[in-house]
Amino acid sequence: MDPEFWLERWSRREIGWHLDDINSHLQEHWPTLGLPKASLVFVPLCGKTLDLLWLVSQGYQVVGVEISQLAVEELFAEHRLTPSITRAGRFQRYQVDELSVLCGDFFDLEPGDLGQVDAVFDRASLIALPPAMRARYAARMQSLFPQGMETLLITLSYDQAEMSGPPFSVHRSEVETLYRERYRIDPLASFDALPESAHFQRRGLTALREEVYRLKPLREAALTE
Ligand SMILES: C[S@@+](CC[C@H](N)C(=O)[O-])C[C@H]1O[C@@H](n2cnc3c(N)ncnc32)[C@H](O)[C@@H]1O
Repeated sequence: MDPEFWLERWSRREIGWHLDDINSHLQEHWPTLGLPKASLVFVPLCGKTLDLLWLVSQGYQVVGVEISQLAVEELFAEHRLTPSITRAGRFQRYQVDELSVLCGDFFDLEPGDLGQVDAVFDRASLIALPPAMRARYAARMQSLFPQGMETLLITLSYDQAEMSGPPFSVHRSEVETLYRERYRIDPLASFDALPESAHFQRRGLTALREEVYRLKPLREAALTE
């Protein structure tokens, strides 16, 4: 999935993943992280999700990264926000108050680009990437956060033989392969997402689950047990 693929999806308005509402799993499960107000939340591959604004409304600082300039500009324009735009290394930083979005490639991120992150909200990033890129994604996360980072992770799982991605299927076993060395993985919820996914039914899916996990860095998990 090279950047061109995503830029084209945005320019053709093929953005079926985008929700017109705040993600219900975020609203339900984010409070279980117990994150103090004013903490900095990183939202990788953020698109123009309303979740960014919800997190700001809950009192957090938020930093997203998104490769499509169109997406970033729409995010601010659709909420009548006028961001300051500055160059930040290989990224353009769009900022309004507590919300900033780095426009550029996630895989170019260096630890200093984000600030002092306290937690991650990852919805539909891992499933946007083919298998080899998912391993690179997890490795980049590790280089950004060597001690690990409290994360709310939302994925989809289905039989990959029934449909090609994206979205790709990411089963629990893969989440464990990618993260278990450094994280305690708590499955929080699993939903039958097929009934609301007519588009994927037409593409041949007979089962589809949306899974919500909390990833807790092992060091912190040990301290709280
Ligand atoms: C499936 S969408 C999910 C968007 C968002 N998380 C949401 O819940 O609506 C994946 C997004 O990642 C962006 N993207 C893909 N590859 C990227 C990369 N290497 N760096 C930054 N953004 C990327 C795409 O443009 C797209 O907006």
